[in-house]
Amino acid sequence: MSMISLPLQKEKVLAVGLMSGTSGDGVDAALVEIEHSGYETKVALLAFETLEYDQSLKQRLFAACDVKTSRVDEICRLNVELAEKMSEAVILVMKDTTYQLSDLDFVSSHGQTIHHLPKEFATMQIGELAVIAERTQTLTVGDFRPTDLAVGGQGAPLVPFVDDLLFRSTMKGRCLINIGGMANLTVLPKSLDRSVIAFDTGPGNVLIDEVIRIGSNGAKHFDEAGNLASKGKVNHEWLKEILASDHFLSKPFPKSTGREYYHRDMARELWDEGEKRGLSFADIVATVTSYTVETIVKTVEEQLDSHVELDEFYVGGGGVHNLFIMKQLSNRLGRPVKGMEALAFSSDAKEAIAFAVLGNEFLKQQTNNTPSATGAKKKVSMGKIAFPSKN
Ligand SMILES: Nc1ncnc2c1ncn2[C@@H]1O[C@H](COP(=O)(O)OP(=O)(O)OP(=O)(O)O)[C@@H](O)[C@H]1O
Ligand SMILES: CC(=O)N[C@H]1[C@@H]2OC[C@@H](O2)[C@@H](O)[C@@H]1O[C@H](C)C(=O)O
Repeated sequence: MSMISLPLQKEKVLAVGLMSGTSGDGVDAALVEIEHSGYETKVALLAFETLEYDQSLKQRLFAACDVKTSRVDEICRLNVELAEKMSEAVILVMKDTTYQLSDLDFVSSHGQTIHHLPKEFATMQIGELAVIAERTQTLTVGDFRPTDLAVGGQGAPLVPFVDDLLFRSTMKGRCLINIGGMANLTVLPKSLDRSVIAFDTGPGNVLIDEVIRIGSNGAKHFDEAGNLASKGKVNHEWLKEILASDHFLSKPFPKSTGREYYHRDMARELWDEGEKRGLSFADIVATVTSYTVETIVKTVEEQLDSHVELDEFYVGGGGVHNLFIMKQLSNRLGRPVKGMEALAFSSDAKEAIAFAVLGNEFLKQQTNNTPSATGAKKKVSMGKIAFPSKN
């Protein structure tokens, strides 16, 4: 076995970042070149691919996340099966490039969140690192969250660390919003003396996707471009009630959430209530989509506007493709709302790139959590490592 010296001494590295998010739709793989570290970091995206999970894997995954249906043997199996998928995603993203697996310095994987209990300082991401290292014959890092939880943090969100390195501006107060399964935001104040603020705002696409599945009898899994929501009419009275009953919304930050709170049963209850009120499929989708929008807007207005100047908003994650969300956010916030592309960055690849950057910091033995975002008592270097056999 050839020895890998740590900390990683190379100034410029080639890496694959893997993200498998809470929407449970598949694995995103970003092939990147990263130069330097810390505030000097420069990242170039060379290729990006998503490897979709098939329907049966998605169903097994959702079952494993739900306390009512989860089984330890399935979690054990999925830990390896998902790692095989993650390894395939690495091979896929390299495929049409001029690079070989042997050119890679490392793979950095978020893992698939199975359960997240920040109050109990516990979280579980699966996708066995040893399997990825072996299949790709590449040094593999991952499982970042437990280190932050071990020092009293929520173990989430982690991407704000990278947002701060790459997108801070001294001219404008920026708010970066990620709308994936859940939605979270990062506030980058223009004054460098002020800390980054970041936390989860609530549901992203998770409830919308589930309502679409129910309404289409499983034929559709998301509202393409927000088309159905755009055809519907928001029921404002019901929306007000939904928002009033959401206790996560009024919780002070730092805070994080997941499928444990915004789960399938909640979507089912929303669907049943919508039907009881005589609403059409489109009206239910419009109202549930506005729930996501309003949780973000209320959070900005009630928890942020009074103490930090926010001039512009940038959206990343799958929600950027939902035009209903983008239009409503822009109308309601009254400030420019753009996709990450406006910052010359890929909205879709953002999180996968971020995990490559977190891996780079870890391998250079730098700290890579954001205590002001996670609530951790101190800065730590998050990550774990698996070596390939190289035979
Ligand atoms: N063309 C589209 N139109 C509308 N919505 C879309 C489109 N493409 C993706 N989405 C939405 O984005 C979701 C996936 O987003 P993303 O990949 O950012 O989530 P994730 O990374 O799994 O979640 P998280 O960031 O919470 O971990 C899909 O489930 C879907 O709801
Ligand atoms: C425990 C977990 O997987 N949390 C995710 C989830 O998806 C969005 C939001 O909730 C965020 O807190 C986090 O992911 C991103 C990548 C983060 O840590 O920044």
